[in-house]
This record gives sequence, structure tokens and C-alpha cells, in this order.
Amino acid sequence: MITCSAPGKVYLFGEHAVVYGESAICCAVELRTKVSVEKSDENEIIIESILGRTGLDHDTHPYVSYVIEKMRRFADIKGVRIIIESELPVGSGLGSSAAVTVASIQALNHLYECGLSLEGIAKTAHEIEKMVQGNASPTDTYVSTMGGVVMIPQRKKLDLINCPIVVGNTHKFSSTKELVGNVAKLRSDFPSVIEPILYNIGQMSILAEKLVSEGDYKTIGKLMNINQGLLDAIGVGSAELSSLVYAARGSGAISAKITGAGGGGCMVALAGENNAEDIARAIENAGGEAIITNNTKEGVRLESLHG
Ligand SMILES: Nc1ncnc2c1ncn2[C@@H]1O[C@H](COP(=O)(O)OP(=O)(O)O)[C@@H](O)[C@H]1O
Ligand SMILES: C[C@@](O)(CCOP(=O)(O)O)CC(=O)O
Ligand SMILES: [Mg+2]
Repeated sequence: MITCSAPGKVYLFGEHAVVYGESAICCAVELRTKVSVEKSDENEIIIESILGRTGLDHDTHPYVSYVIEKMRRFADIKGVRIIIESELPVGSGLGSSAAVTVASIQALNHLYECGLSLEGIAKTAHEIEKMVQGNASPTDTYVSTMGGVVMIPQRKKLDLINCPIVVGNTHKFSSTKELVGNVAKLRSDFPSVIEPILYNIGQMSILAEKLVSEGDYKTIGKLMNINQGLLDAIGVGSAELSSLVYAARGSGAISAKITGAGGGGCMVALAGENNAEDIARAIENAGGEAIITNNTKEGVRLESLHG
């Protein structure tokens, strides 16, 4: 068995706007998806995950099924068994789709010695997210591949965020494909209203680049909270997300906003010196599940070559 893992991510700025070429700042977090692969004798494809045990199946396992089909361009993949285990809640804005796609590509890359580079992995994974979602920015898959804090579309590595990150999960499923579609519809209905909002979200990422290098989290927090208001404006908020956002802010979070597609899923808060536990408690009291995590520089990585 060859096992690889890839991290999930949170957006400090720029989800949805980045789909239209505006800038985003996204950071990898130490919540990972592990993918183990081995060749199987019976020329059979087996994919096992929390979603079920299937063969090549674009309904249950669209991302992994596309990975196998794409990787057949580099290797003669006949029978393979793929086992997925993840710390990332599915459909929650933490990039579980990107993490499973990137880790699957890297595991098969090692198993069949395809020689794909990290850039090649990120590019292939982005193509797959676009095939599944209809439209996708390169953000999630690039950050899951490279780790750290990344500015997209510049693909620029920024300094790590050195304050604790508290994620609040509403446990309301949110399909990225659906939310991205909703924003596209709103944008086509009201271009003169929605395009400036997306532009302003991108401008906050550009302002924040210098603030990250200065470690000015207070100002970053102010901008993140403005970003939250603009995400509500483009229709990707929800009552549950707002309740967790305001609970986090009320307990002293530097900032709190939706992360990822929205509609459900997760919000993210930046904690101060020593109030991550207070923020987590406030999120739980407001009905969410809190996860305290950190930014990680580790992108996709080989976990083991056998076992
Ligand atoms: N652990 C997993 N095992 C199998 N498929 C997964 C896993 N995690 C995510 N996925 C795939 O990614 C999809 C969720 O992706 P998406 O809607 O983009 O949400 P997210 O915000 O988590 O990236 C799932 O429907 C599934 O197809
Ligand atoms: C909404 C979007 O900007 C981020 C989606 O993140 P997630 O799949 O919800 O983790 C879509 C994209 O960038 O492809
Ligand atoms: Mg996704």
C-alpha cells in the first residue's frame, strides 16, 4: 500500500471572487485526507471511502473516478484499490474535494511512477475540480498541493499565519457546484452590482498581502469581517453560518467569516493570543462543531510506501 495525504484549507479572503479572476488568500490547515492505493490482481477498480465502496462511479466518487481516468494518460491503470480516510468534513468549505483529488493523484503518481511534478499535480487536480463543478478556481487544489499560505491567481507564497485558527462547522451540507452556480446566476442577472462586489473582495486580498507579512492580524481581521458582509451580499451566507460568525466575534475572535462555498459548511475565525478555547466554546454554544487547528506549510506528502 502507498499512502499520501493532502491538507484542507480555509480562505482568509476571496472565495467565489477568485472564480472570476479576482485575488484570494487561502491557507492550508493541519486537517488532512489520506489516500492509500495498491494494485489489485483482478483488474478491478475499488474505491472505498466514508461515502461507500464502489468501482469507477461518477455519482458517488466523481473526483476520484476522474483522477483514475486522467492518470490513465500517464500509466496503464487496470486493477487498483483506493482507500480514503479523512479528517475533513465533506462538503463543508474546507476543501475536502481538493484534498481527496490531490492526495489520490499523488498516491497513484507514486504507485505507477508517473513522475508528475507538484505543479503537474495541482494542474491536473484543478482540471478535475472544473470537470466536476462546472467552474473552479485553481485555489483549493493549488493550496492543497503546495501547503502554506497562497495568493491566487498570483500563486504567490506568503508568510505563515501564526495565530490559531478556529473552524466552526454548521453541519449543513453545501455543494460547491451549486453555490458557484448560484453566484454565476446572480452575476449574470445583476452584473453592475455583483461585479464590483467581487472586485472589492479581490482588492481586500491585495491589501492583506502586506498585512500578512507584517503580522498585522488586527487589520487583517477588519478586512475579513468586511469580506463576510460581501459574501452575505452575493447570497452565500446562511442563518447558521451567521450565528457562528457572531458567536466567534462575541467571544473575542480577531475575525470570523464563511470559508469556501458557503450556504452551509464552515466558518473560520482567527484567534488572539490565548482565546482559541473561548471562541471554540462560543461556537459550540451557538450550535456548531468547533475545530481548533493551525496553518501548515505541508502540502501533499507521501505518508508511507507499504503497510
Ligand atoms: N473523504 C472523502 N471520500 C470520498 N470523497 C470525498 C471525500 N471528501 C470529499 N469528497 C468528494 O468531494 C465532494 C465535496 O466537495 P465540495 O462540494 O467541493 O465540498 P468541500 O467544500 O468539502 O470541498 C464530495 O461530494 C465527494 O465527492
Ligand atoms: C467557492 C470557491 O471559491 C471555493 C470553494 O471551496 P470549497 O469547495 O467549498 O472548499 C470555488 C472555487 O474557487 O473553485
Ligand atoms: Mg471543494
